[in-house]
Amino acid sequence: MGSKLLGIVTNRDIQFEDEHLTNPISSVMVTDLITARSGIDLLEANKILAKSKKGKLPIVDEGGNLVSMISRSDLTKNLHFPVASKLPDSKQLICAAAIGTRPEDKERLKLLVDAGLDIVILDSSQGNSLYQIDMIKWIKNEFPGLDVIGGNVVTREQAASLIDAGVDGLRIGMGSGSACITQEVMAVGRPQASSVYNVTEFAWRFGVPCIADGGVQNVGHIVKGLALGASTVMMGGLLAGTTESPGTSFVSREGKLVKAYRGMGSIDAMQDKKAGGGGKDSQKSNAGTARYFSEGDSILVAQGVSGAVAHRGSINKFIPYLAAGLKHSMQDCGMTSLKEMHESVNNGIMRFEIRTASAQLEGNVNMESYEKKLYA
Ligand SMILES: NC(=O)C1=CN([C@@H]2O[C@H](COP(=O)(O)OP(=O)(O)OC[C@H]3O[C@@H](n4cnc5c(N)ncnc54)[C@H](O)[C@@H]3O)[C@@H](O)[C@H]2O)C=CC1
Ligand SMILES: O=c1[nH]c(=O)c2[nH+]cn([C@@H]3O[C@H](COP(=O)(O)O)[C@@H](O)[C@H]3O)c2[nH]1
Repeated sequence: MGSKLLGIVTNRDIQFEDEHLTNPISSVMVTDLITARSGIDLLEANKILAKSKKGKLPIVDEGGNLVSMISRSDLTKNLHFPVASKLPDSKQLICAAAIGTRPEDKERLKLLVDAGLDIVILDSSQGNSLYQIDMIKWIKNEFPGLDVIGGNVVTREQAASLIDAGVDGLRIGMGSGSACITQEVMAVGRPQASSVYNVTEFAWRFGVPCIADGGVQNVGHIVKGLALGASTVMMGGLLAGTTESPGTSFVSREGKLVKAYRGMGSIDAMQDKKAGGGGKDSQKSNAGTARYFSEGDSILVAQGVSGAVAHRGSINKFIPYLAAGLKHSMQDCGMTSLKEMHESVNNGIMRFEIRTASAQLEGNVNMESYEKKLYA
């Protein structure tokens, strides 16, 4: 990059060459190149690339030096994944990573930023801690361009501390996840709808968007999370059952196809040998255990369970199903956009009604037997 462009060697040019090729590179290099001048806009460059039927379009400056390259595979990805989250300038996929608030997490973050990180999530069950506040301030000072999502929070007071420290977004949910026993064991947390409504109502005043995290089991929960003020939802258990998630599928004792899923505070996660880097004493070297401050303890206190979730098939069908379901629901609600839905809730056009236990029964399927097929 930055020097004279002489030619291109791609996989296709060396596919049938001897592995121990000794000829000069010029013998396989393609020199008859279609290029575009720097300054060209992306739309125009994409048109040239599509017409050229080549795999790459090198962009050169007036001196013939290579300044960037546009690839056909990017064009096809754009075609197949038009709503992928990309940065407006570079058009690269947005990349986020989660870290904790331990001193060693600062080292991890430096390496992540070097690798091109766009957003960091400070992952904690209780975000309003001195550790997280210090961490937010440190990150904002060290990497001012990096977006920081703080949390988790469930009250406006917790949110206020993190907004004051400088977060760009918040994650909402304490003990509401599918593998959570935090509310039961720690006696902390809050019903998720109340958390999302109260925190987002406050955070919006400062322009801070929020993620509703935990408890999303179906399309309806996504709609409710968004209607209550969240900008997006986070899904653990629901996506853990897809083909693309880590781990293998197996048949449960009940004869159903399932995939393993566990809370990060489950005993399984804390004792995981792999998470412990395969070390002799997996518990001591396991990040999960260390985070729970229990590496020296003889008793581990679980905040989550481990088990299995239903297999959902490929994410390539499941996510479009969730998105289509959400659109249908928005249509039924008479909302054309998320912005309109948030405004409608704020000015009382869209309202909520408590469903009694009998109303919920009424809304369920009432048949002797049935098959619940969710999408086709
Ligand atoms: N959303 C939820 O309701 C829950 C989520 N989880 C998940 O479990 C995982 C672990 O969560 P947490 O246990 O809350 O992790 P955490 O890292 O925030 O806290 C673990 C322990 O380490 C301590 N700690 C943190 N930074 C420290 C520092 N710099 N110096 C000394 N001590 C420090 C904390 O005070 C706490 O005792 C996360 O992935 C979280 O999302 C766990 C429980 C509930
Ligand atoms: O009380 C808890 N004990 C745990 O061990 C645990 N592990 C994860 N989480 C939180 O659950 C969220 C995912 O929830 P879902 O599976 O319902 O999508 C996640 O995004 C977390 O916020 C936990 N909460």
